[in-house]
Amino acid sequence: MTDVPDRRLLFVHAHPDDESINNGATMAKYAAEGALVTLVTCTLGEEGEVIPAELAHLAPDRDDTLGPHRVGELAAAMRELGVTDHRFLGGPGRYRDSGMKGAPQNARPDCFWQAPLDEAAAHLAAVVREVRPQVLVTYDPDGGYGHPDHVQAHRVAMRAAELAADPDHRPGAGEPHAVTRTYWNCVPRSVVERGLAALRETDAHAFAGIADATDIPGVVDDAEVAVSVDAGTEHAARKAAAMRAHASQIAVDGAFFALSNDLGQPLLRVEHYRLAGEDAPEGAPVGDLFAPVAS
Ligand SMILES: CC(=O)N[C@H]1[C@@H](O[C@@H]2[C@H](O)[C@H](O)[C@@H](O)[C@H](O)[C@H]2O)O[C@H](CO)[C@@H](O)[C@@H]1O
Ligand SMILES: [Zn+2]
Repeated sequence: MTDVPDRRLLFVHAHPDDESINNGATMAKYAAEGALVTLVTCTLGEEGEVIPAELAHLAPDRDDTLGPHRVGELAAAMRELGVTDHRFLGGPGRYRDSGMKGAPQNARPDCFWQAPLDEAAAHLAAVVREVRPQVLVTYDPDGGYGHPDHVQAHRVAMRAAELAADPDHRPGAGEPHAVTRTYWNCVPRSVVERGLAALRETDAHAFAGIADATDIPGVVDDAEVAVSVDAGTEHAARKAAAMRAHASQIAVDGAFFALSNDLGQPLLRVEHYRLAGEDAPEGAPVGDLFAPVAS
């Protein structure tokens, strides 16, 4: 029986690249400290826009091979972060990328947005009962920016935590397990505004434009932040390298990055979390996802 690390975290994301953008430095930090970091990605990102011209043939309306390509990008990103436990919800390709909100792909019967909630959540509950994490991290109810796969990932993660803890859910299929703490990704408004101001002051950036604060997912009032993980320079560098590994989706330029919309935004070294479904904490943010939070 191999030793199971005392500290275990489960990150649930919609597409390959979300984990590095939202939690790359956090994942690298805890992995380096010997915690078990498990990532579950719900789709292969088959419907993404492709940035590099030389990869344009992968697009869903061309070869439709972006999904398998992004599996490789994600594996490279995990190597950069030192994360060894990574899974796709229900197995690779079980749920297809649903496309942006309002896209015709939202109606595909095989897409994640159309997945029956308890079916998808049961796949994830099995991972929760196996890994038995104290900490679960996912998106807020809006998925950060309303993307159907992000909204669905939130719903599936929250439902899976319920099912995993319920002794009446699939008795005999793993001991029930209650996650100790669930967090939602967020970004404090002051951090976004400082980062965008820094980008506006830099003439030398590589992007066509600069994002607006309303383009950044999960922006909250500073007081809503319960935990701010400053993983340090080394792990921030690993985050940037992991984001570069997602080259079909992300362009990185120093302390900034852009998605295929080519709108620059800050590449955050400190990553922020709010308590799921709870009011703002009383005190200042703590620095550790396992630490007590005065709520
Ligand atoms: C970060 C993230 O969630 N990316 C998703 C998103 O990608 C956006 C989409 O391609 C949009 O059309 C672009 O304008 C935008 O720049 C992209 O970030 O949606 C994709 C399709 O569902 C998804 O594959 C990608 O991972
Ligand atoms: Zn995404």
